[in-house]
Amino acid sequence: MLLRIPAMDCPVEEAQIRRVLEPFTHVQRLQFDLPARTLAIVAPAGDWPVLTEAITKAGFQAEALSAPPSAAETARAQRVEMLRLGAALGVALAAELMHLLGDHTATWQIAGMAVAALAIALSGLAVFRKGVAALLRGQLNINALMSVAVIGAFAIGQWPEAAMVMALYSLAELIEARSVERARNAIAGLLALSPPQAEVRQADGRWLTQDAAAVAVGATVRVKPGERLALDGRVTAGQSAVDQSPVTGESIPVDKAAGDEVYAGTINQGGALEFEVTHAATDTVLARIIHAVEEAQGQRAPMQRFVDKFAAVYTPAVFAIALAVAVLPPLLLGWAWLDAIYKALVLLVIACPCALVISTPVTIVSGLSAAARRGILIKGGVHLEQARRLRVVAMDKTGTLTEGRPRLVAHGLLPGATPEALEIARSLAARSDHPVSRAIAAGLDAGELAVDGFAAEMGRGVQGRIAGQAHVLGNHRWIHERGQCTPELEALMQQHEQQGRTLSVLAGEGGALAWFAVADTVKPSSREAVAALQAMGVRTVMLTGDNEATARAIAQQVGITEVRAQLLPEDKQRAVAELGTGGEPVAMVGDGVNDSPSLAAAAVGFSMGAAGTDIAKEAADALVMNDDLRRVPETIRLSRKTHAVLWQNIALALGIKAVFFVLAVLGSATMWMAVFADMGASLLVVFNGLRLLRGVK
Ligand SMILES: Nc1ncnc2c1ncn2[C@@H]1O[C@H](COP(=O)(O)OP(=O)(O)OP(=O)(O)O)[C@@H](O)[C@H]1O
Ligand SMILES: [Cu+]
Repeated sequence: MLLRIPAMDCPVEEAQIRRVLEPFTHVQRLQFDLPARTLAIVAPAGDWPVLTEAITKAGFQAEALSAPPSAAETARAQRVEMLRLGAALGVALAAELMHLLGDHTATWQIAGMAVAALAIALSGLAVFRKGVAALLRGQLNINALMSVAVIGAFAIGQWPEAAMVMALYSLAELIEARSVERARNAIAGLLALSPPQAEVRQADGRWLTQDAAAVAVGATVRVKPGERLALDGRVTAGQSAVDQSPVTGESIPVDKAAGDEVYAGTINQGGALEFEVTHAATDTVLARIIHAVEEAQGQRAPMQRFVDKFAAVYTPAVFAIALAVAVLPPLLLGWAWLDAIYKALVLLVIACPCALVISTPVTIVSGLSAAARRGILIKGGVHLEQARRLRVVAMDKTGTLTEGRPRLVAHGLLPGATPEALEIARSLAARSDHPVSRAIAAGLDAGELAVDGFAAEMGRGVQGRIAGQAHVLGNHRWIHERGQCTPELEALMQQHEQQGRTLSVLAGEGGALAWFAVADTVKPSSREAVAALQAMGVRTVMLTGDNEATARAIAQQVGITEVRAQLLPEDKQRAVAELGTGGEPVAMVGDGVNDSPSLAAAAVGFSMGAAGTDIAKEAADALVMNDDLRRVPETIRLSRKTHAVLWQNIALALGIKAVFFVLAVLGSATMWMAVFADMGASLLVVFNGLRLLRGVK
């Protein structure tokens, strides 16, 4: 359902509407577009009338739209808005001049008042409407405060000031709304990176340029050197280097050849490529990233809830104080009534919690967008806030610290075995897609035999019957459990495991037949990442299903001293829970497939290499699009920075208000200054928040 809400043009109102809709659990998704003043609600159709009514009750007129307004329409509406406010400001200035230059004759006064009223009407009608709606509901919001302040100022003869205040306030609101929108769109801007059209091969072999949205899955698309890809696909012809930074945040181009996955939005830097489309334009990895970030932006982080709650108490409190200032000093201290009322009105303007309310969302949204640009997809502000607290990072070995593409580096027959053993091993290995099995199958140049009753044993290996004989291809643990281990085998294991290799053994019913040593290379970035984490005071722990000796050898290469080996997936989950028993949040970094339980158990679960996976189904809280472990310390750093900016913003917003509060009470602040202070504080926090977008190095 798409609603047009003309009165919604400020992030504060967005927050209000969010709050109104929060109790409706059927609402799946809210998407605000402030410049267009529309709200898209994803909810069952039966709930639409109730939702619309709730929004209307909150003081926002809402009309259903059938289609979103076009960009041109929105732009025109914004131009009109700008013009209107510009005119209001001009008229307000004129009122101010008339006040300064004019004499005190009644005609001048009335003319000046009329001009001021015009300025107020031009800029402030919406504010009045929203303010009155709030007051009627017995609530106090910024609009109510501003309405009272402006009407009050007008009434006590400060009409030029009333006009100026209203014009400036409306202008500030507009600028704020645009800044917030900019932060939010920083990520959607990425989508514009994937070109709208693609060159598609037709049935007769010709190439035709078509709309990317209309290209079917399975079609063949061509990209020239220097062009961006419009769709996701698998390379069928050509060779090239592709800059994948829009998707993975990794700026070093990746080599692509037939069979490799390519993603929409990435840039083909080398030769021409042809690829088969694997996803529709709305379902590309880039589109899903953007969707996920938008979703994440919609969730309110704890800090945001806190600020909202605070603002809800703060506004009425200030109103009460203003009332006291207006009434008490004249009664008790003998101040002039007009003076006291003026001071109270200044207080009302100062009280506007705009800066405070918008500071958090802007900061969090910027943080999330900054992360997404570097190839880290964080699924909500909560996780961004959590990450800075991490004291322990547990990580999986295969695919996280290592490349995850082991190779068979050595193999041999055991005494008494015939070369047929290699065929048996290959036949078993070929049926599993575990990296160890894959390496064995790929590394053996042997024939394949028929296998009966094939089965994979979690954390052990694979088994099956070949020519009626039961065979297993498994790790040390399994061979040991079967009582087929020998001292020679033991020695062989030791020798290879110390080099970080994983040994698998083929055994028949009569005993062990052959051995296979598989080696995986450590990613160069892993060592750096571990060092960075340790430098931040974070404990690093390796959790692996592999054996202790191999795990230790790999751990030593990357600089990890704490190793827990031979863990089954549920053991990993238990290990994560145990590492956090001291109350420290624990992060788990894994590959997301067999690590799902431990990723879910961790305070922040990081899934590596997510570009090739189904983002929506990932159990993790943060997805690292490429395979680079350094993104984990970066996330922690970004989280710390976001937190710092959040507090800076809160301190700024409250600090500026406090200073003006004191000035106003002591008598030297005017309404002008108050509006400037409010505007300044709001813009300051917005720009401070946007600073995060520039990223952290
Ligand atoms: N399908 C299989 N084929 C061959 N070996 C297997 C298979 N499944 C498990 N193994 C053996 O069991 C060990 C543990 O496997 P598991 O899948 O639990 O961990 P892993 O993926 O090797 O390591 P990590 O936990 O670091 O990702 C492997 O090192 C391998 O020796
Ligand atoms: Cu053994």
